[in-house]
Amino acid sequence: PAAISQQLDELRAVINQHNYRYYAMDDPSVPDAEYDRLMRQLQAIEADYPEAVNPESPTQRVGAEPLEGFQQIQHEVPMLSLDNVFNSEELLDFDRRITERLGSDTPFRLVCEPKLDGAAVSLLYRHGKLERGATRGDGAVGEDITHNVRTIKSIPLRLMGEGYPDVIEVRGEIYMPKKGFDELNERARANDEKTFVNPRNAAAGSLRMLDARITAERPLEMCCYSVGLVEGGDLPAGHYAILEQLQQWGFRINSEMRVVDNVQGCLEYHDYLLAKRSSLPYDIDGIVYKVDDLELQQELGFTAKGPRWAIAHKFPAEEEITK
Ligand SMILES: Cc1ccc2cc(C(N)=O)cc(O)c2n1
Repeated sequence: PAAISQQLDELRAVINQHNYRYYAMDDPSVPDAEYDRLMRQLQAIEADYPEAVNPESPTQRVGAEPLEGFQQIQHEVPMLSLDNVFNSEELLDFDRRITERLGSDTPFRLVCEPKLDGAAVSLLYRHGKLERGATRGDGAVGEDITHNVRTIKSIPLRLMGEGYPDVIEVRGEIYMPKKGFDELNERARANDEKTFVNPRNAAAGSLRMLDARITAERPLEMCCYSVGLVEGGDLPAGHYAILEQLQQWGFRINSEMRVVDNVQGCLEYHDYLLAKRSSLPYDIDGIVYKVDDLELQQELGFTAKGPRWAIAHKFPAEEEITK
């Protein structure tokens, strides 16, 4: 009935907006109890009208049957890894190589972000709907994990707002916050099940479940960090502006991300983030610096080891605090 589908559309839009505020903006618009009431209301109406359920409904996050196996996915735009530096001297070399290439009369801003210690993911959206999720794999071929990424609430099933390209591939890191990791291991110990060594293994392992109902129980989150394939639309001309645009479309970006004017700013950011590392709610294994201007990125291009316009500044491994 038209009245019911109208009511369902409105209810879904309200719930999607609450999800956006909670997961992308980290700024809830309603108390949890109100959110839960709305979800129960939606589930009740959909139960009465199963023919009115659509895959983008916020109730459709957990698949039914486990898969037999994983399909392979070819990354049209390869997912590259980053070259590493381990100290300030090597970071200054990275900066010098760029300056030499661009010319010392071409200043360039850099985007600094924590390097989350999780598992990389590629999300493909077509006409605003999540079409498929894939692991990085070897950068060229990954595994289809759509059924599992759909269970992660910080991954939108449907883009918010408008003006997004017909096809956009959003890349990011799926991670397990320290608190969720500790609780998962407590439950595992209590049930005599295997525990995970660290949050990165826990995140990667949770994504490789054939049964999405298990993944749905895991405290996974996602921060996006770049865009791959784009068709039928265009994006801002700066990396940071693209990430802010992705936030408007429903994605979470890392709150510690900063733009600095030069490599001196990177060194200051490094000291700031290293001092803050142990108090962050998630594991990081360093910092990623990227040249902000996309035209300069194009001009700099790639080497076999990765983009010339990006580098990972690795932190020393955090001593494993045995519990
Ligand atoms: C291009 C690229 C590749 C891997 C990345 C990985 C991370 C990360 N682990 O947070 C962040 C980035 O901005 C990345 N950027």
